[in-house]
Amino acid sequence: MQKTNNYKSFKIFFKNVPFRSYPDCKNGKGSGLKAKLAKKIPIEREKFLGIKCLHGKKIIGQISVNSVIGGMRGLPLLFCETSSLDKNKGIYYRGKLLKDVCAKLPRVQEGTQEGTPEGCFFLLTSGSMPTKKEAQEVTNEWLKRGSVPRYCLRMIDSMDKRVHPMAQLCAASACLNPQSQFVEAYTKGARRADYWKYSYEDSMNLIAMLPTVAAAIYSNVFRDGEGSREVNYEEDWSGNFCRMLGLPEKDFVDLMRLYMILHADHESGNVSAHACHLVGTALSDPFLSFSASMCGLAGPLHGLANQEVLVWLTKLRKAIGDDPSDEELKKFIDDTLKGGQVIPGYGHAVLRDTDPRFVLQNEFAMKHCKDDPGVKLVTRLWKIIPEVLKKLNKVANPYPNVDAHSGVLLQHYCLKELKFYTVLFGVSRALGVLSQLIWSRALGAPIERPKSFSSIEICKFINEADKKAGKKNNKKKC
Ligand SMILES: CC(=O)SCCNC(=O)CCNC(=O)[C@H](O)C(C)(C)COP(=O)(O)OP(=O)(O)OC[C@H]1O[C@@H](n2cnc3c(N)ncnc32)[C@H](O)[C@@H]1OP(=O)(O)O
Ligand SMILES: O=C([O-])CC(=O)C(=O)O
Repeated sequence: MQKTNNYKSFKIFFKNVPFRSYPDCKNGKGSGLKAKLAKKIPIEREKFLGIKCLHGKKIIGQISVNSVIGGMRGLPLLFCETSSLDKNKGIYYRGKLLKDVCAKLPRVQEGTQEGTPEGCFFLLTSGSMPTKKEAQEVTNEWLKRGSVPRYCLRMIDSMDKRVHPMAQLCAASACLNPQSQFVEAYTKGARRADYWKYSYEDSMNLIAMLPTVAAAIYSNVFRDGEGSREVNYEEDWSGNFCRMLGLPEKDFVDLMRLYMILHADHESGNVSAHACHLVGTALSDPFLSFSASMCGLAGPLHGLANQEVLVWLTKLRKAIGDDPSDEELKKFIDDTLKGGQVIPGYGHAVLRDTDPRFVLQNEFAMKHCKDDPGVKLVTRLWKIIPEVLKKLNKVANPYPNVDAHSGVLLQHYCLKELKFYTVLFGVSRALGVLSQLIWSRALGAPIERPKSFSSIEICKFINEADKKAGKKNNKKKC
């Protein structure tokens, strides 16, 4: 009874102060993704507030000393509407296994064998599988919003070629911040209830611009500035991107569609998603939040691993050739480990089996280029590397992750520049982290600010806990 009253007063508080339903979106009138969200968000917000108010004090996990000093591994700490990771089965987008998402997304362009990233964004954001028309509507929206302001292109053009493409992507997305409708609305005193609408507009604009931004970085660093920056309204988002990269071949565009779907989202605890969310909770705009996300993706233990895999494979092929024996491969792997390095593309903080994103890429490879020497090698290593890693008796997951496969496919279709690979990952990751960001604003996620402890404070805590447990004269005092 008490709880119900609290809930009522909570609702009244939010009704009167920051959250209200907005007349323009009531009943979700209109068409398209935004209208769908406008209908869904008030319902989800109500549910969310109900959970918070009625069940907010229930315990769902425990924090150990290892949690504090060990990267918060496995702690059930974060909220994520768009996707959920099962350690054995891999990622589910909105409750659907990735394999099924790939199979069911509508094929929009004529002759394509893959769904579109546009459809994937619709699914992640709205929670429902789009119809062909709904996926096409997202494509049309992104085409309309795709031209990049000149000052941003000028900034990209002025970059020294030695600046890593990922650093350029971080800079370019941050410099788009004057475009932010979120900033404008916030400055004018927009209601909290409406924040999501501006986050949505900024996210749609940013995603629409990313292929041109990424292609401009590519053409400057690797093609002496050659290449188009014009959006073609006949093509979809991936078709435009591939054409701007100078790689318009049909199968490559299909690979890109698949790649963009596979790399989009991996719940909210991974570095790129968490960075985006964290920065977004300070109400930094989506351009800045995405830039922070890309700074995280650029690390070798996260997204840069796809570049590292190719560096490692290139060294391997140079040392022992394209068709080495199993023994030669094992020795090369051992030597890498003895050199104190990790095997890039293997292991995962959560997954405990082969990453389904690896498997889906391998299925594409088997269909389109099974005789490619790089593909053959990666497929063989899938069996051999886990055997070696298991013998170390410390690697929690000896199996390949998504990054172990992408590079050889890109090489097959002549996208040879390794330093660009993580930018592709970043363009795709925008779909996931920005749909998460829209929902964070929709549900009024508060500023993130966990408590931290010094080692002295941790020891004090341990000693007090030991004392309480009755450990007298404990010689192993912390
Ligand atoms: C998109 C993505 O971000 S997917 C991940 C991409 N990153 C990579 O592929 C880089 C290679 N892999 C790794 O470095 C790790 O497996 C990570 C960062 C992905 C996960 O890290 P953790 O959760 O800490 O892994 P785990 O608990 O298995 O680590 C235990 C030990 O095994 C080692 N280990 C883990 N993976 C590997 C590997 N691929 N090769 C060699 N050793 C490894 C760790 O370095 C650690 O050793 P230590 O105790 O001497 O420090
Ligand atoms: O989930 C993780 O920690 C890393 C990962 O695979 C991703 O972000 O795609």
